[in-house]
Amino acid sequence: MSSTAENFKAGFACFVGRPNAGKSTLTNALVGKKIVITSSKPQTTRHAVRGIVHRPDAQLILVDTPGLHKPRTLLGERLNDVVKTTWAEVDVIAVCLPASEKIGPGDRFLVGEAAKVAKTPKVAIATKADLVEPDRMVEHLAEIQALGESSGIEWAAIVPVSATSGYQVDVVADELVKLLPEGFPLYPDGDITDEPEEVLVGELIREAALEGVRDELPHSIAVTIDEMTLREGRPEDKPLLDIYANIFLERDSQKGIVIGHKGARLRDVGAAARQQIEALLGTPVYLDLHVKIAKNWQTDAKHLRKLGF
Ligand SMILES: Nc1nc2c(ncn2[C@@H]2O[C@H](COP(=O)(O)OP(=O)(O)OP(=O)(O)O)[C@@H](O)[C@H]2O)c(=O)[nH]1
Repeated sequence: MSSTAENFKAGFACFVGRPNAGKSTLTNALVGKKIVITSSKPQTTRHAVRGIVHRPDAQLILVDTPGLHKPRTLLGERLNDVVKTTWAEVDVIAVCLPASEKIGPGDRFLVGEAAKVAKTPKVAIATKADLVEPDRMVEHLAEIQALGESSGIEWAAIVPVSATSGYQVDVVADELVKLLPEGFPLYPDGDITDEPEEVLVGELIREAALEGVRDELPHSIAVTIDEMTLREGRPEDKPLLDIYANIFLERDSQKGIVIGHKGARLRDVGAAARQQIEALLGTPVYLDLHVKIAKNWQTDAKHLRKLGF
């Protein structure tokens, strides 16, 4: 690539918004590959996974943060710390406000917090445009404008988007790129995320383990990877990746939910996770899952460290 710092832009953007606002889905739509775990339940994004959008004129590095929320546990506090540290470091903050929902106290709190990071430009994104009629969108955009004014934020842009239909995803990229500093690419071409593969694999396993039992186990699952190695002695064209992982639960009573009758559910979890991991890494996988109990891991600092928070 013959780009110079004069005609190339490179920098960081982060999506913020209440839980379920569509941040992860939009990140995936921009990057074009499933790297961030999306779910219909709030607060499943634990890691600031970066997706990288490579364009001829720019490199846009997306930092996906967990939702800011009133902390009730030590984990909650850590999550909020991660969010605020991220905000101070990026070149543009993109606030996601779903058109399918009224702007509420949660959004006001969040926008108020974002306003405190005064120097960073802010873009408002009206997500889930496909779910609403045009007149509702017009009303929503006016509310976003008013929210900016009452919080002391001058939006650099307000963009309606649908990450699921693809509507205006490119416009979101354009508006974010405009606000990046000039500079050389920060990552090699082709990198989609710099998150260690172990973290992504752990997230895929956690997602599979939560599938169908989210109501019973909303935030009580953590996954660690003990080992991830290519099996020795395999022919070069038939590699096999051995992955040894642990699913941590808070209480004994949760074991049955995850494991199921005679281990049937755990087998399904393993099969689903394996499929996702193979799609992500492009290598056949042998996945060994162990279910363990780490009592009250969400409130125990020692456990949190061990589990990587
Ligand atoms: N119809 C529609 N649904 C969407 C769109 N974007 C996201 N969703 C859905 O909204 C839900 C939440 O999306 P996520 O991308 O996980 O939201 P998030 O803001 O990352 O959520 P947290 O990780 O909990 O903070 C999922 O069920 C998505 O499929 C969209 O553009 N249109």
